Amino acid sequence: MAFKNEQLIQIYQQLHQIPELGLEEFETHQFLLTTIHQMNQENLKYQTTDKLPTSLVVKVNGKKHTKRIGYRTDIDGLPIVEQTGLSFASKTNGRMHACGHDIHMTVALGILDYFADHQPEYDLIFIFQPSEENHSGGMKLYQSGILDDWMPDEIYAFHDNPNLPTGAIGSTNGTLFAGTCEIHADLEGLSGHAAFPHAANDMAVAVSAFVMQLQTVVSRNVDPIEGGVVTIGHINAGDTGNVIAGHAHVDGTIRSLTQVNNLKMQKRVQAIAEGVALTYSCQVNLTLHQGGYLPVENNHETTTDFIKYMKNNQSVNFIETKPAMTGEDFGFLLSKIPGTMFWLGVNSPYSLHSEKLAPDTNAIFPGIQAMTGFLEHRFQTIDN
Ligand SMILES: CC(=O)N[C@@H](CCC[C@H](N)C(=O)O)C(=O)O
Repeated sequence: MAFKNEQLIQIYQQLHQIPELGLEEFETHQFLLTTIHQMNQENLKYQTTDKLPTSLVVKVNGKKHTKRIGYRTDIDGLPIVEQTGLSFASKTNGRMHACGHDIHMTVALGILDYFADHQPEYDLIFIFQPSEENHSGGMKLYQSGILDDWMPDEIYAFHDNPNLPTGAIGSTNGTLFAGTCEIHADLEGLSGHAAFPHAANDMAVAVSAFVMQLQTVVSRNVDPIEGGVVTIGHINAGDTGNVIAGHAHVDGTIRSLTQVNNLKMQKRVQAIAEGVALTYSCQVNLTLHQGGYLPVENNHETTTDFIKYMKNNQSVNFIETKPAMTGEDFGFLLSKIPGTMFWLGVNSPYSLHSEKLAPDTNAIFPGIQAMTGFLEHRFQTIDN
C-alpha cells in the first residue's frame, strides 16, 4: 500500500473520531484490521485472543527468524468531553483521544505499512494493545498468551509529548516514566437535613479532610530529591445544597520513580484513611490498585543504541529527557522484555489529558521515519 503522508493524516483523523474506553475498543479494533488489510499481505500474519478481544498482534515475517523485535502501540481513549473544535473531533460525546493514542496507532500503522512492502531482516511483531489508561491492558495482553508464539527478544514504543517540538525524539537510559498505584475510596457516614448537622455525619467534610491530608504524603514522607505525586482527580459527595452527604467517593493516583517509594506512599495513604475514619467516626473503604503500572525502565543496551542512532541521524531532532511522573503500562512489558520507550514531540499548548489537546500531525511522518530507520539499523546490530 505504501501510505502517503496525506493518507496517514486521514487515518489519524478517522481514529481521532472514534475514541473508545479501555477494553471497549471494538470499533477501533475493526478499523485497525480494515486498514492493515489494505497493506501488502505477503508477509503478514495475524493473532487475536478471546481473552482480550480488542487486542491485535501482527507479525511481519522477516528473512531470518532467529530474532524478533516487538513494537507496541496502545489503542484506548479517555472519558473526556472534547473541546478542541477540530473538524474531525470525536463523534462520541464524553470520549476523546486526549492522550494521543490515535497518534501512536497511526505511527505504528505507518511503520507496519513500510515493512509490509520492505521485508525486514528479522521478524517484527506489532502489538496493538487495549486499555493503557486503566485496567492494566499491557499486563492483560502479556498474561493472555497472545504473544507466547511470537515473543519478542526486544520491544519498543513511544508516547507523544506536547512539550517537545514537533517530530522531536526524546528518551533517556534507566527510568523514563513513574510507577503508579490507583486510589479508590468510599466514605460512609449518615445523611441528614442541612439544618441538623448534629443528627447526621457529614461525609463532605470527612472527604475534604482526607484529600487535604493526602497532600502530606509526598511533602512530609518522600525525599524531595526523589519526588512523588498524589493526585485525587475525582471527588463525589452529596447531591444538593441542603442535604448532608452521607457518602463520599474519591478516585486518584500515586506516582513515584521507585517501587520502594510507591509502597511507602501506599502505606501513608492507608494510615491517613484509617485516621480519617477514626476522627470522623465513619467507615473508609480504601482500595489501592497497582496492577501493571510499573516504572518504565529502559534497557541499557537497547536504549544506548537507540540514543546513539537518533543522535547520529541528521534528520532526527533528539532531546535527552528527564524521567516523568506519567504512568505507562509499557513498564510491565519492559519488565518481561528488554527494550526502550521514547517520546515523540507533538508541540501542543495543551497537556496530555486536556480536553483541548490537539497534537501536531506533522509529527507522524518523522516518527515513522525515525522508527523504521532505527529498526533497519537494529537488524544490523542485533546479532553482534
Ligand atoms: C501516559 C498516561 O497518561 N498514562 C496514564 C496511566 C494511568 C495509570 C493508572 N490508571 C493510574 O491512574 O495510576 C497516566 O495517568 O499517567
